[in-house]
Parts: sequence; structure tokens; C-alpha cells
Amino acid sequence: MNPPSLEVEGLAFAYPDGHQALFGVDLRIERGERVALLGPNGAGKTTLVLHLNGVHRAGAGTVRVGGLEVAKPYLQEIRRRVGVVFQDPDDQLFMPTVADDVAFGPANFGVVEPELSLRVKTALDAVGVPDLADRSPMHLSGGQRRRVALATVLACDPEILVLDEPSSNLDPVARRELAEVLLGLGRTMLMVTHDLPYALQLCPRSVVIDEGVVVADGPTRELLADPDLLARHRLELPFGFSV
Ligand SMILES: Nc1ncnc2c1ncn2[C@@H]1O[C@H](COP(=O)(O)OP(=O)(O)OP(=O)(O)O)[C@@H](O)[C@H]1O
Repeated sequence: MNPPSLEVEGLAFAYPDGHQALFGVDLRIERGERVALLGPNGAGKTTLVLHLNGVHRAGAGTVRVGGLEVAKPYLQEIRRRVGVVFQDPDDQLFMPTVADDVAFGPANFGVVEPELSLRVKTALDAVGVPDLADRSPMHLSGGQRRRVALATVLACDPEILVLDEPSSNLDPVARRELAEVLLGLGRTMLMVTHDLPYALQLCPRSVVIDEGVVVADGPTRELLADPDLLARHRLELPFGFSV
């Protein structure tokens, strides 16, 4: 049997200033699952995500991606396996053309022509912007930049896609179109978001963390239908939205 895409066991972490941000987090995501990671500001979501690609080193506990432990000797392969799409595409796009940006990751991981060009084309097709290949990433709309940032990660064929606030700063049409793209990918996903309707639309399962611990883990629809849970953890559905 395949190992789970993500297995976090007993993860605890304190920042160098002594602030304890995670207290024994457990999280298992099977291949093909789409999971939303919810929680108020300061809950520990980003801190958790930065353990998945080895930016932070666990104080205690383990993280495995597709069965491989996040540890120094395996960091290059871990970074290929964990495709983080940052909230700000500026963090991800820096080459002269879109095609160069999408090729950058797989080229770094040793992919060569003709496979490299195929990866670029497949990734841009998957996010619905094949026509942008020769454009400068600097001169794209926010929605286009978000899609290109996603393509840069897809081109590395990650085990798990980690999306940080994918719907932020998108107009309603770009937001819906991105949801359609994400649903069409058929990939394992962990989506960090404050956009609860987006979590409901995209992720059958949600995990709520608060003050560094997992406080709920279950079907998104059930969690969002629990007003006490939402109120306890500063989660709020938009006015008039019913689950
Ligand atoms: N570099 C740091 N040094 C010390 N404490 C930090 C550092 N970065 C984050 N923290 C603290 O760790 C806790 C968790 O922060 P984190 O950024 O993981 O929360 P978050 O759930 O991602 O919040 P948000 O929804 O606002 O992005 C917070 O109390 C935060 O103040």
C-alpha cells in the first residue's frame, strides 16, 4: 500500500525567542485527499506549513511526505514533493518569461529537454494559460499570476500541493475559475485559508488548528455547520452564507 501523502506525528515547535507555536500536532493526509487548514490569525498554520518543506526543523515529532521523513539528508527531494504555492505570487515569479519560471523548478531538480518543455506545456495547460508562455510574469493580472505560480509548482510533479490563501485578492470570476482549475487537477492538497466558502467548495475535509493544537478534524460541511466550534476559534462564515 502507498504511504500517506502527509504524515505529521506529535509535531511541536518553539521559535528561537521561546514562543511555542505548535504543541504536538498530528495530521495524516491520504493520497488524493483535499484538506483545508483553518484557524484564526496566529493559530500556527504557517508554522506548520513551513515544517512540511523543511524550512523549520521540528522541536519534537516527525513529518513524512510520501513516506520520506522531512530531514536534512532528504531536503531536496522533500522540496520537490511539497509544492507550496505562496499567497504572494511575487515570491515565486522572478524569471523573464512565464515559461522560464515554470521550467525553473524542474530544471533545478535535474529534468532536461525534451522532458523539460513538455513539463512546462503540461503545467500551463493544466492551469488554463498555455498562451502566456512567452509573456513576462511582471505584466500579468493577479489571477493570471496566481495560475502561473501554481504551474511553477505543478511542473515539479509534487506529492502534495500546499496552497496558502489561494483565493486572496482575486475577483469573483478569477476566484471561481481558480477553484475549477484546482478541482480539475486531481491532486492531493492542503489549503490554508480564511475563506470558509472556498474551503467548503474545494475540500471535503477540514482541520482546524488554534493555539498550536488541532481542535477539530472532519468533514468540512459538518465543521462549518457547528456555530459553537466556529465561535470558539474565531472562524466566521460570510453574512448570509448558510452551509
Ligand atoms: N519568527 C517568529 N518568531 C516568534 N514567533 C513567531 C514567529 N513567527 C510566528 N510566530 C508566532 O507563532 C504563532 C503562530 O504563527 P503563524 O504565523 O504560524 O500563525 P497563522 O495561523 O499562520 O496565522 P495567520 O492566519 O495570521 O497567517 C503566533 O503566535 C506568531 O506570533
